[in-house]
Amino acid sequence: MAYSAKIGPSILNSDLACLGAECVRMMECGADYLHLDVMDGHFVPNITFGHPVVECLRKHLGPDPFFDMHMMVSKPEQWVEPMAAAGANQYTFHLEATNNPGNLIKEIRQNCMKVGLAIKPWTSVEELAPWAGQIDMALVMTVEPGFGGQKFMEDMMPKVSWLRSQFPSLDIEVDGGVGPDTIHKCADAGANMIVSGSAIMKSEDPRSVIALLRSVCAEAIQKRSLDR
Ligand SMILES: O=C(CO)[C@@H](O)[C@H](O)COP(=O)(O)O
Ligand SMILES: [Fe+2]
Repeated sequence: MAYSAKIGPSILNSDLACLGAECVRMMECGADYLHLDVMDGHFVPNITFGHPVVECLRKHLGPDPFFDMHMMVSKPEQWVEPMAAAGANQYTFHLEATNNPGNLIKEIRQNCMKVGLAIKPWTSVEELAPWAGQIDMALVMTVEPGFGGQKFMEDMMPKVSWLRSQFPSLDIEVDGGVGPDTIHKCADAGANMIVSGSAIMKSEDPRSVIALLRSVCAEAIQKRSLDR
């Protein structure tokens, strides 16, 4: 079992006027990585930021924090090189946004980034499965992408369980509505990369929330390894 519990705060709902400071704060509170939500106003009905902001964040934060780019964009092919140059570590694109996932995976690797593949709630996990052997991480969206602060969709958990059963060492990420109230479901289903936005950002004690999410997830991983 190669995977471990990792918590990646989504900074979408942070004070965007202080983005650099917010990212530093998250790392100081024990985040394992940063989940950066890129929205183009076309693939989703919202706009956030692009590679120039990522480049500034990389300069501000230094080489260490792992940047997981959640690319909610219609043309994921277009941003691979700029994001790599800006300092992204993982490029997570949506299966729904491309006709040629195989080529995109190759391009991401050629640009020295890890590959994440995301599916929206209405996309079946069977559509992702053929690519699972070629990616580093599968992202199962637990809300309709576009906005932070939405309600967790519990009915996505069978997708996570199925992926975990078929690909025992794959990194599986969940994103949307995940926090102390919903983490048990994600962890029990087999997710190990946990994105959490509002639950961490709006907490008065983000360090404790991150620690709680990680411990619930780590406990489930340990239990699964004992059950095998
Ligand atoms: O990608 C998205 C939304 O599209 C997410 O990363 C959210 O921003 C997570 O925020 P919460 O749902 O945890 O508030
Ligand atoms: Fe996201």
